[in-house]
Amino acid sequence: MVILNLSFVLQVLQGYIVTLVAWLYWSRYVSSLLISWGQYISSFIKRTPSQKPKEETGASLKRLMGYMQPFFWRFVAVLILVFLSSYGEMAIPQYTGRMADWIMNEEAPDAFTEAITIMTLMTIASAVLEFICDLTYNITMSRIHTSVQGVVFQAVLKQEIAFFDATSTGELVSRITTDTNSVSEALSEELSLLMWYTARFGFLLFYMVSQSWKMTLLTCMGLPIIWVIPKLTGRFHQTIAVQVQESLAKANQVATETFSNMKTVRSFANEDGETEKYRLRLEDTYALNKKEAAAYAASTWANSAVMRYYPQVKKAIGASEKIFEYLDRKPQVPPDGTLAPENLQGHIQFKNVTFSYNGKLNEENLVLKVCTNLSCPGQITALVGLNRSGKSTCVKLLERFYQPIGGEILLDGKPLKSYKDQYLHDKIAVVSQECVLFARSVRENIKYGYEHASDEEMHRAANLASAHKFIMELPNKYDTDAGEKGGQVSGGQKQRIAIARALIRRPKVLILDNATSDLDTENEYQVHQALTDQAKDCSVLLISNKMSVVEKASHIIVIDRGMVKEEGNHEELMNNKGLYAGLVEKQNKSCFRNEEELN
Ligand SMILES: Nc1ncnc2c1ncn2[C@@H]1O[C@H](COP(=O)(O)OP(=O)(O)OP(=O)(O)O)[C@@H](O)[C@H]1O
Repeated sequence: MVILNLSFVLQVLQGYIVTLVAWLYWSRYVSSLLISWGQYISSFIKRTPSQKPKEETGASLKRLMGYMQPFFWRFVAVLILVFLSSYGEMAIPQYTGRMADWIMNEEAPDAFTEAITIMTLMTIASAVLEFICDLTYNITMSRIHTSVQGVVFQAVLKQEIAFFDATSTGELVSRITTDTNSVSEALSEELSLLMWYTARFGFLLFYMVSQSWKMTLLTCMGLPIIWVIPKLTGRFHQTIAVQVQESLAKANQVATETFSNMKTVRSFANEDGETEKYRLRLEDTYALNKKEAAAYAASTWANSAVMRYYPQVKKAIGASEKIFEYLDRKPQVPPDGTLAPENLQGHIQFKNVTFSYNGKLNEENLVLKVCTNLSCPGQITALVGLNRSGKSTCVKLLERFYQPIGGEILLDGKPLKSYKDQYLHDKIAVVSQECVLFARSVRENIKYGYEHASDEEMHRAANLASAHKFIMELPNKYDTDAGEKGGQVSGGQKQRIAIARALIRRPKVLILDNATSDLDTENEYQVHQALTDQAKDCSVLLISNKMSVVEKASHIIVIDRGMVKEEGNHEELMNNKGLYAGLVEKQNKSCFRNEEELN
């Protein structure tokens, strides 16, 4: 009798414990889920249009959603799977209840087996559906991520050259990599949360109310308190995320700049200096990260793990605003022209062209004030002058990197801006002193932007540039890797490859801006000989600091502080005894001195 009574008491006690644990679990889970869902939905509904940051968040989110439209049907399939899986998940507590019934009431042994079987089947089915759903969802999201990244990259490439002058490479790389990653994650999580929370909330509420509306009410009572903290931390995260992105971009800038100028860093033995600079930038990021970590810890502490996504999503949407800055930025370039004549002579005229880099035309800021014929078909025209006199600026205007502020540049008598951009860059080829090669094969470098060219055309261009011979001696000939920034070949070889890259497109205007400065006398002579032959078919504009190179030009323009001071051929200018004669004399003297020193 005593044993029977003891067994009965134990069973009742067990029943109470199971019920209590189930209630605690149920209540914690339900409240966190309810809060998450409530917050998520309210973040959509409660947006006050007068508050700018919220408006921006909404707009960013709306635009992000735009990238998902092409995948509409895939999302429908995912949604169905989410509903089925949530149904299975939310039904489990009901069967946990049936197990408790069995413990309380041993007369119904079938209830236990039935509950366990259904629970097992539902758990497996729910897990399988969740797996398929996550797989489909993540693949789709990766696709969207790639397309967002591509769009941002394209938007950046379309910007005018002045934008690249003002924006650091590190910042650009950061936007395209780190920021797009954050945005894609935000996009992914926002939608995932919306689907899962809505589905789970729906089924959960249904089960809860069907069990007991009073318990439902009790469970919901704790909501307002824990509602506030993640909301505040979420807002803080959003602000700090922007600062973190900016600080990371600055650190990236130091790294990119250091690696791309490694030789300069080494030759000044400034590795420690750069390391310190990078460390200081990282310190700034670290300080911001600490604040971010505090906000994260507060939100995690305030609620269960389900809640942690909310501030993160807010943070990532903050990052997306930076990306949209680029996407929305209208490039300051005039609309593309329409002219693409079959026959181009290559006659370039600067008609009262004025230009300054900052848009101001006062004497202090003015860089160019030029009125002259810059190139004539079948001729080599040389542009000479002291450093900073504006020679390279003329070239940049010809390439349409910048727009003249006043006057007009004419190509074959028609405004330069009326030509198609692609056409113009095909017809005007520029080789500059700092010619950049890509970390690709020599073949790819020569055919850069002109991939359809045949190997014969490539060989012809390389021969003209005196490059074919040395390329054939490279380990893999034309397939040899030129290395990062052309680091696997010498300066002179790099210039010859760059000249071949310009010549392959048979340009009508060939501009050589100190392009042979790294060549030895023998190679320079060969290249110039080839260019003189080439000049029969096009106009060549030669910028060089070597007077021995310049003197062979049919026409020489002397430029000083942005203005044309003298024009003519070598003899005429020497007879003038002006600026040009002075430059030649200075160079002769320094050559003579060098020879004497050598002797
Ligand atoms: N991107 C730029 N932004 C602002 N100012 C610039 C920029 N590029 C050149 N300048 C300025 O414009 C002026 C003319 O420079 P430019 O490079 O055209 O001279 P250059 O005659 O080619 O000189 P060098 O012989 O040294 O190459 C200089 O004062 C230079 O500092």
